[in-house]
Order: sequence, then structure tokens, then C-alpha cells
Amino acid sequence: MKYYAIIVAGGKGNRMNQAVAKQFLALDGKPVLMHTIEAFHKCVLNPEIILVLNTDQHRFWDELCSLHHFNIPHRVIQGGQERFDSVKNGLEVISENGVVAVHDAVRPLVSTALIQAAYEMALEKGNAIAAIQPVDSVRMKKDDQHSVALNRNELFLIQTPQTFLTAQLKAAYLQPYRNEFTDDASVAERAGFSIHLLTGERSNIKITYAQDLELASFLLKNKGL
Ligand SMILES: Nc1ccn([C@@H]2O[C@H](COP(=O)(O)OP(=O)(O)OP(=O)(O)O)[C@@H](O)[C@H]2O)c(=O)n1
Ligand SMILES: C[C@](O)(CO)[C@H](O)COP(=O)(O)O
Repeated sequence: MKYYAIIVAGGKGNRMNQAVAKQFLALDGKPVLMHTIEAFHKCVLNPEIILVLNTDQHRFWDELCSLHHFNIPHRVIQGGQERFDSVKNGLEVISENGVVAVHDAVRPLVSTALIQAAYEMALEKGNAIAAIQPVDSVRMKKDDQHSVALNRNELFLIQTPQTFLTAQLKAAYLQPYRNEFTDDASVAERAGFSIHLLTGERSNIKITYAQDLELASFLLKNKGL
């Protein structure tokens, strides 16, 4: 069986508000993105790594790879306007049937165990979507004055990897883009596929704001303690 990993790194990181996009910021001495690629490279299923990056960052990435002696084989693909477009571009270079994981470049703490479990579950069930349950109470806004409590036991916070049989994800991505497509599961669901949740990891945070980078650094240093 052939395994693929599409690492989406085509975003600008506006919420991080730094001169350099967050996927290139240093975490424990090397760019966030290198930690993410390493996690997939360590997986025994040996996924082919497809990195999706804006064209204007390809040269910068090459320079970073030289600087850090980063030699993990990977193919670099052009990013798109939306995350949806970046995933679609990544899928276009996959020709062989197999299993594909889509993972945010900015979730560098994903464990190799979760990556492998997601590939195995997707092979069996068609897809596997990493998710955790909220620990806070949750309410939904009804209007400017009112909100209503939701049952948090019925809610999930969705992470990546989001892993699929390649044929399923390719079929789903034939649809035109919609605003509500915030992840790959929403695209696949809209195309009519049932979504299968897999227990994610609390440490698998998405680096979005400056504090997240500090938290990632702490979690990385204390890994395995
Ligand atoms: N056009 C886009 C937009 C996002 N992403 C990637 O999708 C992941 C999740 O997106 P997000 O955290 O929102 O990243 P940004 O879009 O960079 O952040 P922001 O919304 O703050 O600008 C990131 O790894 C990001 O690089 C992408 O590949 N192509
Ligand atoms: C794909 C994702 O990380 C799942 O939680 C999330 O939907 C990405 O959202 P963003 O607004 O593009 O960061």
C-alpha cells in the first residue's frame, strides 16, 4: 500500500502577526515546519511527503533546508488562495491509489503513533479524523442578547491529521469551494462520505497565536517526562 502525507504550509499566518509566516518560525532551534515533516518521516509506513508552499516562499524554504542540513526527501508543490486550494494542489500530484494524510504544517507536535493510527483506520474505514473533546463548557450564540448551552459530551474539536483513501479525498475535492469548508472532513462530508473520528492528542496544538509557539516549545521540552 502506498502512503502519502500532504503537509499544508501555504498560509500567511496573519493571526500570528510576525514578519515571517508561522510555519518558518523557530521552535527548539529549527523551523516549525521541519518538526512536522520529521514526525511523518518517522512513521514506519514511510509516507511520501508532499509539501504545499506558496511559490514566493520556495526559495526561502530551500535556504532554510541548506542552513539546517535538512535532508528528508519531500516534493514541494505550489500553495493556493485558500487551504482548500492548497490541499487540492497537493492531491493533483497523487496518481497511485493509497492512503493520504492531510496535516497542518503548524501542528508540529503530532505524534508518530497518531499518524500511524490514522493511516490504519483510514485504510479500514475510508477516513480517520483526529479529534478531542472540549474541556470547557460551550454555548452557542442565538442573537446579540441570547446564547444557549450545548452538551459538550456531544462535541468534538477537530485536528489534523485527517486521513483518507486517496480515491475518496480526490472525489470530494472535485466540488467547488464553499466558505464552510474549514477542513478536509467538511469537504468529504459534503461529498456524501461518512466521517470517522479518531482520538486525537491535546498536545497536537495548532500554532495560531504567539502564545501557542511558547506552549509548543514548553511541550516539546517536556515531551516524555
Ligand atoms: N491558503 C492556505 C491557507 C492555509 N494553509 C495552511 O493550512 C494550515 C492551517 O491554516 P491556518 O492555521 O489558518 O494558517 P494561516 O492561514 O497561515 O493563518 P491565519 O489564518 O492566521 O492567516 C496552515 O498550516 C496553513 O499554512 C495553506 O496551506 N494554504
Ligand atoms: C484543519 C483545522 O486545523 C482543523 O481544526 C482547522 O480547521 C484549520 O482552520 P484555520 O482557520 O485554517 O486555521
